[in-house]
Amino acid sequence: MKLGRLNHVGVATPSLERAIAFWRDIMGAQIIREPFDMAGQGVRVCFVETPGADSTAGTQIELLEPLGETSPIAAFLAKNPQGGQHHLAFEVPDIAAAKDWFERQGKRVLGEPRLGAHGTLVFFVHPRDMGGVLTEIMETPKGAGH
Ligand SMILES: CC[C@@H](C(=O)O)C(=O)SCCNC(=O)CCNC(=O)[C@H](O)C(C)(C)COP(=O)(O)OP(=O)(O)OC[C@H]1O[C@@H](n2cnc3c(N)ncnc32)[C@H](O)[C@@H]1OP(=O)(O)O
Ligand SMILES: [Co+2]
Repeated sequence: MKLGRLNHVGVATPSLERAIAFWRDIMGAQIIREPFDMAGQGVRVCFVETPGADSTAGTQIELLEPLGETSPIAAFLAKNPQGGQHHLAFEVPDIAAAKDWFERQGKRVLGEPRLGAHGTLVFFVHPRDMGGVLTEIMETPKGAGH
């Protein structure tokens, strides 16, 4: 399996508004995508980016607020009321091949691939099988230049 670059770091927050203000005003990040709901994933999302040097790509932070009580980040926020680093998302060229790879390694893939925030299919691998890191695997968006 060919693992690609780190696409984004997911950060859970009880308040998207406060998290955006923090990343913009303290960290100097730019809002690259205004908040939007992903009902199918149970989250409200906003992407901010720390600029890269010259022409290099910046680093995307995916801010996540729970959408409803059944949100997959609800239990995480109950344990971490201020929010915190939630997942790392890596790109792969072929989502089906990647899912097959992780399953053959005995890793728990959480459900079937679903449409992610970048418009490609994503799946998650259980943090207890991944050294404590909830890992998102996403198919590389078309036209992504690296
Ligand atoms: C915007 C769309 C998309 C994108 O395109 O980028 C997203 O990123 S959506 C992001 C939100 N979606 C998800 O997280 C989906 C996958 N997650 C899950 O299915 C669940 O959150 C989970 C990982 C199975 C955990 O479920 P939960 O109900 O919270 O179960 P537990 O509380 O029992 O946790 C079990 C175990 O795992 C530890 N844990 C939980 N979350 C994390 C985490 N984010 N990072 C590290 N560890 C985590 C938790 O502490 C428990 O540990 P133990 O008690 O030691 O067993
Ligand atoms: Co994500």
